[in-house]
Amino acid sequence: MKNDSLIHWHSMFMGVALLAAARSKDARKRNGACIVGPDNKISGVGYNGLPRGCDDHDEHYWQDDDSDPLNSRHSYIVHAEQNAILNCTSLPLHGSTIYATQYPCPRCVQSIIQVGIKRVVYLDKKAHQERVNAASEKMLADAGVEIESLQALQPESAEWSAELAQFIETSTTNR
Ligand SMILES: Nc1ccn([C@H]2C[C@H](O)[C@@H](COP(=O)(O)O)O2)c(=O)n1
Ligand SMILES: [Zn+2]
Repeated sequence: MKNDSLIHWHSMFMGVALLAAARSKDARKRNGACIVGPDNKISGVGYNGLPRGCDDHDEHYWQDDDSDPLNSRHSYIVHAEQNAILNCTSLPLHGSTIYATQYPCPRCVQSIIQVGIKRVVYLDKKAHQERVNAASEKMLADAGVEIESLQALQPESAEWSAELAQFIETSTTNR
């Protein structure tokens, strides 16, 4: 007998992004991203973290002094979207979609555009980063890359993803 109670593709891919995020060591925010080809095949997954070889236990990397690049976490962390692109196992990425747990920053948007990704689906958008988000939005629009919230695209998937995020958050201690 056939089982019709399955999740939507959007739920699956945002779910993969959320699972990847659970590997992040950033105590402030764990983000994940999943790149999918037009044939619904996953090409790459990533989460925010330090570059290979940089010790996660070195507190120097996690400092919050944005007035000094040497002492700012922002100089060191590779974003989830960037890692997903760098981790891709199948190329090219032209025409792909990236599922991201957070609205992509301008730096990631540059990479998204340059590798030919044509669509971004995101889960959360930080309202207080209005100007940064606007910069991302301008580049995406000019480059013809579609961006949409999972909530607008598929409300059931957004609800399911929020529940999954909550479940992951409460159940991720060295499992
Ligand atoms: N689209 C994004 C935005 C941020 N991140 C990472 C960078 C940090 O590790 C963390 C929190 O970011 P912040 O609010 O300090 O800029 O999330 C990412 O991976 N993707
Ligand atoms: Zn970014």
